[in-house]
Amino acid sequence: MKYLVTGGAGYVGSVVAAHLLEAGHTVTVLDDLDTGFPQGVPEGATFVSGRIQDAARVLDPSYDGVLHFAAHSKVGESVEQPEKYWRNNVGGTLDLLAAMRESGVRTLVFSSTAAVYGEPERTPITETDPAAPTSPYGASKLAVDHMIGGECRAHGLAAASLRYFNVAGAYFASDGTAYGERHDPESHLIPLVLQVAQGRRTSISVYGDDYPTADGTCVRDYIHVADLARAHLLALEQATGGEHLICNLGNGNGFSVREVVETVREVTGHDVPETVAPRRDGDPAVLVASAERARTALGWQPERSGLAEIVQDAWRFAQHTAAEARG
Ligand SMILES: O=c1ccn([C@@H]2O[C@H](COP(=O)(O)OP(=O)(O)O[C@H]3O[C@H](CO)[C@@H](O)[C@H](O)[C@H]3O)[C@@H](O)[C@H]2O)c(=O)[nH]1
Repeated sequence: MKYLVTGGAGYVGSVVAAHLLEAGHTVTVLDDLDTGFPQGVPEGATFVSGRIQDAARVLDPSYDGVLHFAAHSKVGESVEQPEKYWRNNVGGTLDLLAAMRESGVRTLVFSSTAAVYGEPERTPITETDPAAPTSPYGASKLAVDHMIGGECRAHGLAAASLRYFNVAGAYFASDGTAYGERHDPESHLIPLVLQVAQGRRTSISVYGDDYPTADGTCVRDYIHVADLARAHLLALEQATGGEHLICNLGNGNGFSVREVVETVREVTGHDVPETVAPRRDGDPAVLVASAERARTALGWQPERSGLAEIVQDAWRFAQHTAAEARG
């Protein structure tokens, strides 16, 4: 099969593109390499430099589907520059849907997010729980989920919106390429804690220890990027014309910030000093997915659901990139 992967040079997009290639598919990556830290286009993919709006010049009836990752994804930035999020994430996807309609490409898997739920009323979160995003980023992703639903009903699109919880870990492809998480500047918990273990930072700031959780720190559902990637291939297989599958992707297990820091100490054997800092605006206390629908609708089972396994792979990647930087 032949697929277009928008944002296929980013963290999640590149891992999914690598999985598609390993499964024998033909892949075109469309990416503007504007994320600050592109991960690289997997070997074997055709690369087209461009924005989502350029999908119209790439798509033709030879494509079997689109996997859509290209988006702005910084919660804080979206609060300061909401128009950027509406224009790119929502406007860009509107153009992509039009390009798909015009070229007769009728299957789509979209990268949605747990951020659509906002501050959840209960956990684990199911797909039928109220969606009340607390940032323009989450709102833009929810708007796209709605747009896709309309496209399925009106024009018979076969689609899945996969709502990711906290994606983490790294993927080491059979050709030896390492794919992992790095942003510049880095703001995600696991890469930051690993930088402390590497001696690149002096300590990790724990954003709040007075949340109503067992140890007072925020609880998140960390999902291994390779498990997440496999769910995309299953979603492509399950996609049915006229139907829009909305599916959470998490393990259904929550780990606190302190548990993450402790796991990094255990996995790396390094000291990780921590300091308590004020709460970060907009952080819900607990975000844990119900993984039930992913199991039943996709037949998905995580293979690396333990926090230690996720941190081990992220650590291997951090050491790999440090070695690369040293040359
Ligand atoms: O230096 C740090 C960085 C993070 N945290 C905490 O660690 C947890 C995880 O934070 P982070 O890695 O930034 O992820 P989230 O803010 O949970 O957001 C991720 O997961 C969301 C879905 O759950 C997605 O929508 C977002 O795009 C994605 O960044 C949160 O409780 C943070 O408060 C710290 O205590 N110190």
